Amino acid sequence: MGGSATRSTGILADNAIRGLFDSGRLKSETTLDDDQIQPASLDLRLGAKAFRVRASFLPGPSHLVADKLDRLQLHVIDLADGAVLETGCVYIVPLMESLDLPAELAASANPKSSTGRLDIFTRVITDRAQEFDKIPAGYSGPLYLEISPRTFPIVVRRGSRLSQIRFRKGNALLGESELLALHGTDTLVASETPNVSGGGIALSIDLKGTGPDGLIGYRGKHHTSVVDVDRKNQHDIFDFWEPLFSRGRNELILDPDEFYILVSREAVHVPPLYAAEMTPFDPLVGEFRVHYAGFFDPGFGHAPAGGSGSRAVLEVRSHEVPFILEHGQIVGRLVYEHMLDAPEGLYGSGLGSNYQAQGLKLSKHFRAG
Ligand SMILES: Nc1ccn([C@H]2C[C@H](O)[C@@H](COP(=O)(O)OP(=O)(O)OP(=O)(O)O)O2)c(=O)n1
Repeated sequence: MGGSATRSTGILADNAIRGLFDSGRLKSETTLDDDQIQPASLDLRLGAKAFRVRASFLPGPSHLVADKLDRLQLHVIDLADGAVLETGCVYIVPLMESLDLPAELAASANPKSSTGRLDIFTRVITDRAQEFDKIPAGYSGPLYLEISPRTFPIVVRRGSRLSQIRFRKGNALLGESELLALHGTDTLVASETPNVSGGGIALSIDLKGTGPDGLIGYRGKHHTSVVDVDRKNQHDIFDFWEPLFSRGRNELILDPDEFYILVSREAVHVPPLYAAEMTPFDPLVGEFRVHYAGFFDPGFGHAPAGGSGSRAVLEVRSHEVPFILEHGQIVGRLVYEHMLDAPEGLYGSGLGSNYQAQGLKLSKHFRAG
């Protein structure tokens, strides 16, 4: 697996994230959960209170989030014993972790894959932020999570982990020629004609499906019961999701503003010295989009880590008009970055990973039957 990477730019691996705690650059109200540090990211935990606010906001260059909360909060919810967050409402939750980053380290946040699969919209906000989910180099201060459940009401509590953060030194994105070379040696996506463009490698949609009727995906139901984000295999799939079948048509009409879980046609591979992120195909194609960008861990889909054939799960929404998606249509791109160092753990190898070697897979909260 290529030994140590030691580079001057790249994404911090698990060991270096541990080092940030040891040196006080990363702090937390309580000791870390055992599995909180992932190969290339840290899961962030909800603190004890949620503020229901009238609307989402960014503090802007001269304000703290706390000042805005004083003005915008409608109600404070105690999360100590768990509380329901309702669909269509916006909540701000101070996180347990806070930062005191050195000048050369920046960070970015993303919903965890399980959060995106539940259609829970989340973004990290920092003091003086002008952008969501981006933490500038050298940031020192608290972290907050904006949460807005879109399809299902959810139960969360202090310690629930909905979002994750990656730390980055400099710029270590792979350019298109580097991507093609890496694809040549390590097969990043299982495609005979890889489409490398827009700084990434394209992912297309599978609408042929599996099984006799061709199961292609699921559409979220409305007016369901609540999903407890901390409980696995808890809910019957069919209480929350309507299965969708291709029945030989190889296409799907997206209803406006409905939420779909679909799957990539290509298997995806993230070699151990790289980390990837999915970005929407083209933000200017407003009709439909992969709704949640997502971090892909080093080792995802890696054969020695038990990942052969892992597909990417795609959370898709159509806006404004009904839209016909066709089998093989490009819906997203994977961009790859170098790791600064080789991670100690890889996705799938003994880390309790939930989605290694997955096909079409709902979040870990659901069970069949
Ligand atoms: N749209 C996406 C985003 C991610 N993934 C895959 C690649 C990731 O390496 C893996 C796990 O992602 P997270 O760590 O975000 O997910 P969880 O923390 O929810 O899952 P786990 O408990 O398995 O770490 O899921 C995916 O298939 N489709």
